[in-house]
Amino acid sequence: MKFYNREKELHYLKTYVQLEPNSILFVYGPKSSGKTTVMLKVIEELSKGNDLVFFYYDLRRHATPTKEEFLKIFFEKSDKKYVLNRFEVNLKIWKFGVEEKFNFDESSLNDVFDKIYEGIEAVVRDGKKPVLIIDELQKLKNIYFNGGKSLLNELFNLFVHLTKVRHLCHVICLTSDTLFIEEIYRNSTLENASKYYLIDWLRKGTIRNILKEEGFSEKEINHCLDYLSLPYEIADLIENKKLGISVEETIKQWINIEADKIKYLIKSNRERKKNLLKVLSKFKDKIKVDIEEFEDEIFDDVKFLIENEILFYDVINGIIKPTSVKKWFAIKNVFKK
Ligand SMILES: Nc1ncnc2c1ncn2[C@@H]1O[C@H](COP(=O)(O)OP(=O)(O)OP(=O)(O)O)[C@@H](O)[C@H]1O
Repeated sequence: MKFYNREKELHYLKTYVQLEPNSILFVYGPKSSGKTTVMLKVIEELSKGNDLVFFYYDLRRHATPTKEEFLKIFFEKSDKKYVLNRFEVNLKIWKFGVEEKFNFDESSLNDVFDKIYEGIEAVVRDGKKPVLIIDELQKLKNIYFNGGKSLLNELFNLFVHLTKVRHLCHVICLTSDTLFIEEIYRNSTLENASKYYLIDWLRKGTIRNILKEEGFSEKEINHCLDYLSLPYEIADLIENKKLGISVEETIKQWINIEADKIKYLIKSNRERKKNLLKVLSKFKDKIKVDIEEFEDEIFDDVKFLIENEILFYDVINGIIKPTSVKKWFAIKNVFKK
């Protein structure tokens, strides 16, 4: 698969993981903006050096993991403290090792965290730098250990200790759930212990260059620039072009599909209809709306549209916008007579 330019983001993340760990990094952004793809590219490019050991846990594939599943995802039975889990041409991903006799069923959260520590300390002893990455961390939200301890809350304590206190290991958490980022932002454990990095829509200049490279005409490019924002849209356009569907047709289809989805969501939530339309109407003439512009009585409806991936909340910058530019046109379409 082709990787489209994300130079600025790659540079930031590649530099970040090579600096001394001081805080937890939360990478967030609109749905499908390419957070995972960029992160995997970072791992791929830096795996070559053999100096960094990446523990990358992908929770995207799991619905909402149970405690048992979490343990299976994070650990592997081995006589080593850390083991190679995935090895592709340039991609090396590691897992924490636990001895054969380690009993997950009877283990407390402390036992489990000890194993994470042992793995990380073993990497450091080997003269390497561990980097712990969790993709869609919010999926661990409902896991509780003995004594009713919330795994996620305890993990945050562990992460603060690993980064800010002991500078042992980088911790990077990816999420497209911005309501979760909002909770984190207000979590006192993480105050002064976390950083945020936005992987946003592609910039217009980048889109122009990619389309040019892909052989699109100047007329096609100019048309696309008004509507494109996400990397996968480019792949879709290219494929459709090969299938004989023009750029204009594809974009028109996209907007119709998105508009139908929004209309359906409104229809199936009749009791919210008035408020949903009130929220969406703020986007009739502008693409970004300041959070302050939403009255308290419609804030639950704003949240509802965020949960349904129509809107994206950039909590750090205090703005709300559609999850993509095509979604913005779809919203405007809903109001067309
Ligand atoms: N730089 C890129 N070059 C080419 N394709 C990309 C790029 N970034 C993302 N994509 C494609 O876009 C789609 C979504 O990307 P990805 O899963 O990385 O996004 P995400 O932000 O992690 O998604 P989610 O919001 O679901 O967590 C994938 O099909 C991926 O292959």
